[in-house]
Amino acid sequence: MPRRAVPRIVANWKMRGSTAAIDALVDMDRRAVTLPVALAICPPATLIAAARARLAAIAIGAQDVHGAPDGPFTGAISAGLAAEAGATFTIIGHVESRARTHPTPADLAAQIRTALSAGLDVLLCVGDVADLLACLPADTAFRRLSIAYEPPWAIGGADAAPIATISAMHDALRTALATLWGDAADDVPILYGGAVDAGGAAAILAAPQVDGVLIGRASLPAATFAALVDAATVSAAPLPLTELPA
Ligand SMILES: O=C(COP(=O)(O)O)[C@@H](O)CO
Repeated sequence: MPRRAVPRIVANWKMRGSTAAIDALVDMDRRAVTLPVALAICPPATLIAAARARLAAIAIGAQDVHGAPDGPFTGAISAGLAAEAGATFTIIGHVESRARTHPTPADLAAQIRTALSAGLDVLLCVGDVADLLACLPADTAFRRLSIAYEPPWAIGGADAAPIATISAMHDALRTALATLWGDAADDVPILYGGAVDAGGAAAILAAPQVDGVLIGRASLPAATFAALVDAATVSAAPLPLTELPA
């Protein structure tokens, strides 16, 4: 399948960040419209509204949402609450969230459906093909779904997975999606996440079948993120310059 025109760079801040960290992205937000990549951040839930208020071109996502639309779930946030705060998408199934909440595949499927129903796009994190197939239905090709291949052994580690491993796994995930959903699988972006940094982002994004990257540590502070975005966009085709927003 052809490479997507605009690779996605998604920053997962995890339990880090501040309003100051959002303010530090304002320059990047102004540049974002000229970049040949799509930028997004997933700050902690308490910062979603502030991010939405300060940033225009950078998309804002939640890090996780509950599988129920509402209810007695102290400490959790619903997809509707995340959307109301300004998120347009949510991560689901990140390995660090799974370690806290131990979702079953059925729980993850419920999270996906509830998020989509609330109007959020979904970025589903999986560690392998079996993980992917366990929580997607065969009868419904979800629109507004992206996948992130996140090998648990690479998250928080020194090195990203080897490019050959990333390519092979992205191929396998694409094939599994095509077996499930036919041609509709072509519309599902597949990102890579795990120890992506400025030194490795361009090579990962250049690999076949890689439609973007999901970044943890290297997404903060803003200067580190900017270095990564610059490195990632060096080999991408430049877009025509447009006037920067005031
Ligand atoms: O969890 C992720 C990896 O974190 P790193 O700090 O980049 O290893 C990442 O995929 C974002 O979710």
